[in-house]
Formats: sequence, C-alpha cells, structure tokens
Amino acid sequence: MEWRTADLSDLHPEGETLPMVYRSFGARARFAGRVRTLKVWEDNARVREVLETGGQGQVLVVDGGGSLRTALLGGNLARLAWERGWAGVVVHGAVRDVEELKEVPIGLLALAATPRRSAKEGRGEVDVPLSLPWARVLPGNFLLADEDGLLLLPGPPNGGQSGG
Ligand SMILES: O=C([O-])CC(=O)C(=O)O
Repeated sequence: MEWRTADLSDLHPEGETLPMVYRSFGARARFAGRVRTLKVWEDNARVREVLETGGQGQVLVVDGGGSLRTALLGGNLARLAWERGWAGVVVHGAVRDVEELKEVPIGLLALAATPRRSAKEGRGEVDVPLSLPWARVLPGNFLLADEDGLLLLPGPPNGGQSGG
C-alpha cells in the first residue's frame, strides 16, 4: 500500500506539517525525499546551480519569500531536475510554463504561476534553515508530499516507503 501523509502524521506527531496551499504542477502529486534548501528573492540562478549538482532522489525546497512577481522555475529547469534525478521541487513562490511542467514526471509544487522570468544574478543562500509560514524546513529533513499536504520528519519514516 502506498503511504499517505495523513497516516504518517498520526504515526509521527513530532513531524512538521505544511498545508496543501501549493498547486501541483508536475506529473507526480505524491513524492518524497531528503531535503536540500535554497533561499532566494526573485532570482533563480542558484536554482539552476543546485539542480545541476544532482538530485539522487532528493527534494529541493526553494523559499522564494512567497513572491509571485517572477517565476523561479519553468520548463527547462523542471526537465533539468528530472534528468538529474530529483524527486521533486517545492517552490514557495511562482513557476511558469505550466503546459510543459505537466509533462515532467516529478513532484513540482508552487504557490502560483506567473509569466515573468526571474533575475539571474546568483543571489541566494544554499542549504540554510527555512522558516516557511507554517513550518521550519531544515536541510537533511525527510519530506513527504501528497494531496493532503507536506510532512517533514527528521529522517525516513519507520517501515515506510521512502520512494516517490
Ligand atoms: O529560465 C528561467 O528563468 C525559468 C524558465 O523559464 C525555465 O526554467 O524554463
């Protein structure tokens, strides 16, 4: 049987949870993996940089400060994430190229879509603790996402499926 964040949250009340205020733009609504983090503001050069390092089944959580003014990821970066083995990307901000994102078989969550591209100046912090409005997200956490929301655990759930 496939895992559910609701069941796992019952088993792991210590886990941080995020409500599903995100929209699922990718072809996978259920995904899981170890977390890497990135904090940026309307600049996505470092999103590419981190995605290029390789995913190995991990999930990149990008705190874009909730800005919906520019897209931090589009079709090219989403395909790069898939090619490099990322299980998913969570963007606390916006994405674009919605038609293309639908075809990419990984998890892609974001608050909204918007047409405008981001700056490429390379400002941002990699692998830092994030304080999202609902939860603290730490690099190395284990993140599970499905339609109920996101669950963050210190490590993979006991006896649970870790795969996406
Ligand atoms: O390059 C960007 O700024 C984002 C984008 O459109 C893509 O990933 O295709």
